[in-house]
Amino acid sequence: MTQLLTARNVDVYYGSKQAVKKVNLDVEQGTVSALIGPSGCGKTTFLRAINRMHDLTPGARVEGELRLDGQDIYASGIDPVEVRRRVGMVFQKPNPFPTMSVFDNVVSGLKLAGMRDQKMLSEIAERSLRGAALWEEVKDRLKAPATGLSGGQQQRLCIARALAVQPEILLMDEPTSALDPASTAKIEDLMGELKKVTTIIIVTHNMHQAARVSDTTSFFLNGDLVEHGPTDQMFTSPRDERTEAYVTGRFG
Ligand SMILES: Nc1ncnc2c1ncn2[C@@H]1O[C@H](COP(=O)(O)OP(=O)(O)OP(=O)(O)O)[C@@H](O)[C@H]1O
Repeated sequence: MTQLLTARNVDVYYGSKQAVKKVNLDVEQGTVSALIGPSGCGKTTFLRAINRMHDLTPGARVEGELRLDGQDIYASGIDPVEVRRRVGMVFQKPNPFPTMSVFDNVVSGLKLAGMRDQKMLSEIAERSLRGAALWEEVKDRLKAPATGLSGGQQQRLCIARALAVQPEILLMDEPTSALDPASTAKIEDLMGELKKVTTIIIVTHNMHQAARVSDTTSFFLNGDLVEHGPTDQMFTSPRDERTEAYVTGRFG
């Protein structure tokens, strides 16, 4: 198995406050990794370090080493925009571009990169929408506004938009927390398919979701990565008593 992402001694600060402390983590290609832990423990902060989102937050600072496919993504000369193409992100609330059609949402990243070939755009849009399990529901309304879709459809549209630029990693920050159970189930089902084409790191508050969708789980507490391991082991026989307390629902 190839280590796609390696984090070595990653610290993240907001001003003088340290939100992530010396995190070491390896993520294998073609897997789903879940980041779990109580509110405020640094899951989202760590996730955002992986696509250089903190560059956009005044006062935020990342230290240590994050390598994607061997390349240090914080090295001088690395373009953060290119990092964000290689590392896609889906947020808690679906955020399609509200003035754009379904089709234009999916191909927005490709157009931004200068692709103009309509046939190619159409092919990639279809492939991405199929990849996000949305094609059958929207194939007759590609020109309709994205805002006309249901919340669950909008989130799958955001997944399609992320897939269109063929990211090496897809970061998902509580992607189902704003969705109803049926839409949540669709996205959970989708993850098994998505890992055939990309690698997923998901932040979730939902223990059952982590257990259902992920291959490995990382438990964060107060900015520390307390324990990391195969998901079944993390939920049945964790090594650290803090992990056990959290996964059995004793706190958080
Ligand atoms: N932009 C910011 N400026 C200052 N502090 C921040 C900022 N964003 C997050 N923090 C702080 O950093 C710590 C980690 O926050 P983070 O959002 O990463 O936690 P989390 O584990 O993702 O929490 P949740 O599960 O509630 O989303 C918290 O103490 C939070 O208040």
